Amino acid sequence: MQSPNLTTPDADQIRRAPKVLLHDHLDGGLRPATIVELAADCGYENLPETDPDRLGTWFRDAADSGSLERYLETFSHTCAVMQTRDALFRVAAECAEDLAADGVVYAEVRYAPEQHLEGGLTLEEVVRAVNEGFREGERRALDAGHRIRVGALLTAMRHAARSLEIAELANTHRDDGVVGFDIAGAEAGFPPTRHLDAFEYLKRENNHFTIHAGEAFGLPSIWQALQWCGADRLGHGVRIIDDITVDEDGSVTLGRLAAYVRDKRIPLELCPTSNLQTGAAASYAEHPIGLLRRLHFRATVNTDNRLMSGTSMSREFEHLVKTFHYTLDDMQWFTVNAMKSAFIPFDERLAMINEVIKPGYAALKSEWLFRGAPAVTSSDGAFEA
Ligand SMILES: O=c1[nH]cnc2c1ncn2[C@@H]1O[C@H](CO)[C@@H](O)[C@H]1O
Ligand SMILES: [Zn+2]
Repeated sequence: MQSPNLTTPDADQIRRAPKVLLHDHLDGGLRPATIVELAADCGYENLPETDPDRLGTWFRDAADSGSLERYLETFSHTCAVMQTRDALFRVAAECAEDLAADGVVYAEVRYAPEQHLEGGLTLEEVVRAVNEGFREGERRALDAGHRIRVGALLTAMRHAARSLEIAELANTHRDDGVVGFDIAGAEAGFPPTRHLDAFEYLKRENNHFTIHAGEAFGLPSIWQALQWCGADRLGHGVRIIDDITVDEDGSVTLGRLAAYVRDKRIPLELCPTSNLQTGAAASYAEHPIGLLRRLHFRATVNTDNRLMSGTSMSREFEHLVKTFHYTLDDMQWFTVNAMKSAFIPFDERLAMINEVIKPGYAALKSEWLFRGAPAVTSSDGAFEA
């Protein structure tokens, strides 16, 4: 075995590496078996499949449409079974458990409280149920030997008109498990400026928010999210690539907006597999993350919807490692980027980086020393750096 700084990590190392997740939807990450059980409990009869394996496949296939609007239709089934306190508690607890088992040490998981009121719950009760579920999942993970911390982001749906109310809800619960706010849903036709009052309220409260922008729609959406709304981060933001030109000789020119995003270290919550499904990128090799990483944008790796994309943080990294030959140092770079960009206080982010993430990668990177394998020679120049 060679130093992992010279080779790409294998699947087991990727899973064990500490990971940080900023963009994951609670209603996009249910276990298929849980959906089947919850549907039976609440009498929901419109599931397209009742066998968990087939249901998982159905979600992946249905989401693989090339269109964000069609992708979003699949959420009607998950939201349908998340309408009671017990269902929300269970889904949140399992979410924390699943992320922890995959090596995620810090996650911000988002959902839209307004989509969980059909069973008679209030917005408050929805938030409380999900928070309690996350705390339960953190405890179960600890019992299983995994440490994870989960914060909630409250999402408002961009086609609806409840964003100010949801922003106020996020602010009320900011010391109680809710770390920020987001808007999601179909992008084309629903610009973020429709929700300016919510963003201005949050800014006045010194609170944090991210905006889904630059996924199905391009630069104007990113520009509005940053310069009109004041987003702290961009949900996806992948289309910032439209403002970057690479000449035949390899020289790169950034337009004003791309330069602003890089100069101001605006975090990009990139979700490679989700982008392939909605048509925002054609293949992993052509996904802008490769160039954005080389150009030192504040790029992060995320799952978006583990159920619809059949993915996990480890799987996202496996694809990237295979495609771009990333090493553990690259994984650490993405992970530290994500932790720096989290919405929890600075001292906690710093402690996560210095006490959890860096030691975790150092342990992984030094494993080869203790396996009795000869070290690589420096004849290939690899040690020169
Ligand atoms: O990639 C995405 N782009 C935009 N909206 C999304 C995406 N993934 C999920 N949602 C939307 O966010 C809601 C709350 O979690 C989901 O119900 C879905 O409609
Ligand atoms: Zn999303």
